[in-house]
Amino acid sequence: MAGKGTPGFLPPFKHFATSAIHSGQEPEQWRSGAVVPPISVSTTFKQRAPGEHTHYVYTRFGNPSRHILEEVVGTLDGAQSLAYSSGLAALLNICHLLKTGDTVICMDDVYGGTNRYFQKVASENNLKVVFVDCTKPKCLEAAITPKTKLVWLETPTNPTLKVIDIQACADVVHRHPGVLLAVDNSLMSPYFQRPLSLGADICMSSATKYMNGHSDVLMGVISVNDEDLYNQLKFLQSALGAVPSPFDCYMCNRGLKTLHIRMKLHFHNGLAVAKFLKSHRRVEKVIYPGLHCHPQYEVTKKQNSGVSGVMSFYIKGNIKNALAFLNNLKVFALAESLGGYESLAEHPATMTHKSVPEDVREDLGITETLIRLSVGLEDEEDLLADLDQALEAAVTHPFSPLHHRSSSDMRRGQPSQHINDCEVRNWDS
Ligand SMILES: Cc1ncc(COP(=O)(O)O)c(C=O)c1O
Ligand SMILES: N[C@@H](CCSC[C@H](N)C(=O)O)C(=O)O
Repeated sequence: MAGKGTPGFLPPFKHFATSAIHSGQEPEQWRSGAVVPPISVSTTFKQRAPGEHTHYVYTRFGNPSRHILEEVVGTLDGAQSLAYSSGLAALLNICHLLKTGDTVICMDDVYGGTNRYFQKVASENNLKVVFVDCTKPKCLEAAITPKTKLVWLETPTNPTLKVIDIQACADVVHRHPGVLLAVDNSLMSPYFQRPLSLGADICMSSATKYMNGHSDVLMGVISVNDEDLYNQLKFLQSALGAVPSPFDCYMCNRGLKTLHIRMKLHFHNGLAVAKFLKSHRRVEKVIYPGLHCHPQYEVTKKQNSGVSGVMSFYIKGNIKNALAFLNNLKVFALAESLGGYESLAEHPATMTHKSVPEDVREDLGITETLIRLSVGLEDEEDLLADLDQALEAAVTHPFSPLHHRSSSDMRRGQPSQHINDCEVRNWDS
């Protein structure tokens, strides 16, 4: 297996797409010359003599398929990377860097499972966790004490899409030696946001989302650019054991090959949907960092090269209208998760953020009329038409369990339409 400094190892590429496709996977490094990296399923590796191994020992410590993925992610994040069996497993590994009595400052709005881990697990295991609105770096500064060892940001936040100025927070945090700044990059992917280049110490992503991008792999990745921190995390990775399977590593690596194309289209469709919702009479308010009216639009433009397809909006009316909207969707599927090629819609208060205490949800704006969308890669016109009909139906037929029709029932009821619209929008002129 080639590695950095090995003769024949590919040089660093100038551009993201070339790195995503080629980094760490020079075909000459495998005897077969296979262009697609082989999946290496062996859990154990033959040793020359007791304790004298070639490169790998046991798959929990390291595996060729995981190694390739970690190389690619490292190149994309501008760092060294490690892969885990889920995003939450990656968070758990980071928290194992801390000791009893240490304090974590966590952004107030975060993914429900992150909130649940900090509130219900970490706090029970002698870590103190305080939640702070880090869109105001002054509030972050005020919250730091000598016991603070980790600041956990998520930007944009899930589900209220607040955007945090990573550089400004890094400036605050690094005035306090010994405090690590970690950023959850799941909603952006390295294509649109590179937290390490903005001063973060740790970049963590749920690769389950955009990085894999096909809603068929659960995975987390961590990237760091400090050798010592990398070694500590590498030790914890095998000591704790929450590693991904070689097959999942292969799948995620495959997903990364199209990340740059997917992200551009997620942005395109996301912006179209956000603008459409903003002017819709059944919509109270849209939250999308790509819209001028977003409170942190300027920060977004400064630190991001684009915006993903995740947005939230408040539907006019009450919970009945929100649920009716969700039940009338035909193209968007009612499902948790985000970042896949398919469009999804969900109700954070009763689904992804149900575990967040109710009063906290209310304070954060995760109300009964808030709906989150993950806009996928379908045709823009079909997406807008679907949202329009579901918004209208939500008012004329508010939700009642007796009238519930699943979106698959609705799809079955559609007249079949032959589609042949291989239209390329930007022909070279
Ligand atoms: C922003 C964010 N971070 C972390 C996670 C956890 O990732 P995973 O489901 O891969 O454990 C999720 C979703 O689950 C998420 O939305
Ligand atoms: N981060 C995803 C994951 C869905 S939430 C899964 C489960 N209900 C939980 O509580 O962990 C998302 O935001 O959709």
